Amino acid sequence: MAHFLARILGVSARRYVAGVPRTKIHPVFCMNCNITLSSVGSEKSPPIVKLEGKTKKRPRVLSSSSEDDAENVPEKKKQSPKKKKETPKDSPKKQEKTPEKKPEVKEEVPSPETNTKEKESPKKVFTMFQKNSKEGESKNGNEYDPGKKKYHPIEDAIWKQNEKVPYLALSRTFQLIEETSGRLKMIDILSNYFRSVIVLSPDELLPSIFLCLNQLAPAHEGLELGIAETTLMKAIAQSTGRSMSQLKSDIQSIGDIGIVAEKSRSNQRMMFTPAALNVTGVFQKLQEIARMTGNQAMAKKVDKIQSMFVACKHSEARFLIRSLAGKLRIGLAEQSVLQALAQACTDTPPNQGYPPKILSNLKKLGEAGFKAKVDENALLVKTAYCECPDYGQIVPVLLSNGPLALPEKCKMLPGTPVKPMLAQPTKDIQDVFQRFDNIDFTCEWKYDGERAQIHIKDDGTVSIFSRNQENNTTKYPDIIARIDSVKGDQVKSCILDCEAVAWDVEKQQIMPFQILSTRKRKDASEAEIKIQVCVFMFDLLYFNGQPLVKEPFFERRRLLRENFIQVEGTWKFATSLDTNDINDLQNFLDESVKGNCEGLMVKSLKQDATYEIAKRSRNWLKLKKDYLSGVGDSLDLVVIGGYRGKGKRTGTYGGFLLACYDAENEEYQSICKIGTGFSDEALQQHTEFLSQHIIPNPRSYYRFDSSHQPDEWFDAVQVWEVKCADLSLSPVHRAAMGLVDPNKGISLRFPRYIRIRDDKKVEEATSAQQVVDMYSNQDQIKNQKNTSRSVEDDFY
Ligand SMILES: Nc1ncnc2c1ncn2[C@@H]1O[C@H](COP(=O)(O)OP(=O)(O)OP(=O)(O)O)[C@@H](O)[C@H]1O
Ligand SMILES: [Mg+2]
Ligand SMILES: [Mg+2]
Repeated sequence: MAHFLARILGVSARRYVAGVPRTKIHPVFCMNCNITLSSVGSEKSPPIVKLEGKTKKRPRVLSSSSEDDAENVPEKKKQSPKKKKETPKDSPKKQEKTPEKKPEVKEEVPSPETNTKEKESPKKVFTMFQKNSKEGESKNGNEYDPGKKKYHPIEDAIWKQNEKVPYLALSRTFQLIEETSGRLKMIDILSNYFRSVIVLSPDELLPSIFLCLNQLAPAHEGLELGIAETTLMKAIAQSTGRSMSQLKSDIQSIGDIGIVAEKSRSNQRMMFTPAALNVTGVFQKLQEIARMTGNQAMAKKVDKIQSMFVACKHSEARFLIRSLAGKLRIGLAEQSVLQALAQACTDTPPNQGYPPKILSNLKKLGEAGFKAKVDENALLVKTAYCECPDYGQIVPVLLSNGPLALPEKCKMLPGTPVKPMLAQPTKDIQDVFQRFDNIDFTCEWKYDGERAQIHIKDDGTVSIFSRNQENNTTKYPDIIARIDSVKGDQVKSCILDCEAVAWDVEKQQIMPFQILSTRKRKDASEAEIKIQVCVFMFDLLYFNGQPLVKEPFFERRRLLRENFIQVEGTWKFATSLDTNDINDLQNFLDESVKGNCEGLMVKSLKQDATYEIAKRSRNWLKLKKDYLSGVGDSLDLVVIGGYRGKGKRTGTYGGFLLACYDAENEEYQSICKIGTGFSDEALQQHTEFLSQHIIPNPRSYYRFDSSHQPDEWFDAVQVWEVKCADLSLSPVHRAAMGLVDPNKGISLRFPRYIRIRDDKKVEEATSAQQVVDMYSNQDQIKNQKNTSRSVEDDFY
């Protein structure tokens, strides 16, 4: 039993049985973390390893995880024709992926307690690192040298109960994740780290999660890093004695400041050894750096960075510098972090004390049952995160009560933004009738402004959040000032879903989105405001202490209309029409266009009419005038490269390389070159902005064909909305490669620039899957399913 308990924890069984609650958990360094050992085995009976349900004998000497990768990489990944076609020549990720010398790790001699019951256990057991393991050898210069005893990367990353988590433990986790391509494996690695933290130092779970996401606080607090590369170079130069030009040329050739920082560190000999970094300490210092303002701020930032940098060991420098630069670049999506968290809480239920009480039912679950339990918990964690996107509220509940308590304790609450419901595109009125056959629906004008989620708390505080949970409260003092006069007497607290639209006071009409975007983005004073805004309310998500998201829209709309007052030109309900007559709908669409709207939003009223947080739902359809009988919608793409202009465009970029975002593989895939739709001012503006984001080499996570090599590569920092005539298969572009055709991607024909989408983060750009959906929904593709047309993109 004790042995089993120890295994659940990933603790050395022998040490535990010896009666000393030694808690040296090897956080991530369980190289075989993808292996489910059902028994540690003994001299006579070698350990049995279950791989994806299969059982096979495992040799005595275990080797590194790379050996297991082939078998454990999720099927989809292994066979996916979407396999990365090419990686840029000097891609740091690729360089790092050269197979590591496989360390030999000997299995611990098993405890006599091993019994048959335990063999059925679904739990994962992690082979402990032995002291003589060479696993910590780095390809980046920090070789572990047992003779010289420089330091021991593994020992340094181990910690005991209630000790601070060494930052090295987290860096090693990042390093392993970076070297892994399978999503499930990444989740396993991260979940193992979380398990160790849960058991040993639960207070550090929250900073660990934030560091994994490279966030310093929830989005609505607006605390961001993103220190300029030159500032980071200065800090590295000052702490290592290397010159700026040496660093510059290294960055040019390696393409990643993190690796350059790590290499530079390893050349440095220290007079004395600074105290080791720990997770909380690093997190707090990053927060302090982000909060520094004023004229001395830059120098103070460099000082603080240096003080951490000189204490870095092994791969710590790489990830610290990348965190500071604003991108961790290990390919870890937020959904994977949430999944890993749920898995860790299932594997190692929090708040069990130390040693944790073994949940006997966990033992009985079996492999499939365990997986189902993980999925159940993942749903709870992910749902809680949608309703309350604030780890500061979720993590304490997980730690003290577990995932089951989340629905009760992490509810939607005014003051914390909710992830908004999104709509599916349609390109023809027939689509609407097909979808809502025999279902009551309503049509609303689709306003072209900025989504505004307006929260009123019990104490009267009002906040306004954007579609990606950023706090826009100080952008709209005019909206805040109106609240008292437009809310009914009964309203105590609420969350309204609205669109804020620029309003022409003289002509009493809606103005285009471009006008709205000229408003100051932060700290606007009412006196300065030149562009008036009219708020169009379309939903009520929370009312007087009760979430309404499970109520049908019909009911939510009734409450909305009963409790708010309309004021012409400032505060209105979205114009709507409940109809099931095709002619009425067509007329209403025409009216919306005359009213300067983009088209209609069509929403189910009673059946399937809940508010689906964070979901692009089929219960909301968008019908945009510009895309009728075309591709249905515009795309929001990331600009990753620029081509210098010729002729009239000399001095600015004349064209750009755009990419969609593939969240599954966390990569940007080229989708088109674009050269039309830009005014001279827009080109000037883009050239100025993008020249601050030039990178010497493409990121390792950019997918493109060498024939599209731009004159300059850019960091993925900006999203542009783009229209096109249609989408076609392309032998050269990489968007959605493997999803429709094994060797072809999808590209846009006649792409045309519309505008910058400042309200979307690059990870919120149109996804590879959305590109596939748009491609497949085109009439010609629907009609000739088997005919694949290959067309090069149109450019110049
Ligand atoms: N009556 C309305 N009901 C719901 N949303 C509306 C309405 N009028 C305008 N909108 C806006 O329309 C948006 C949805 O359509 P749009 O194509 O503009 O989305 P988007 O922001 O480009 O995002 P995506 O293309 O990812 O869906 C909503 O997020 C909201 O801001
Ligand atoms: Mg919009
Ligand atoms: Mg859009």
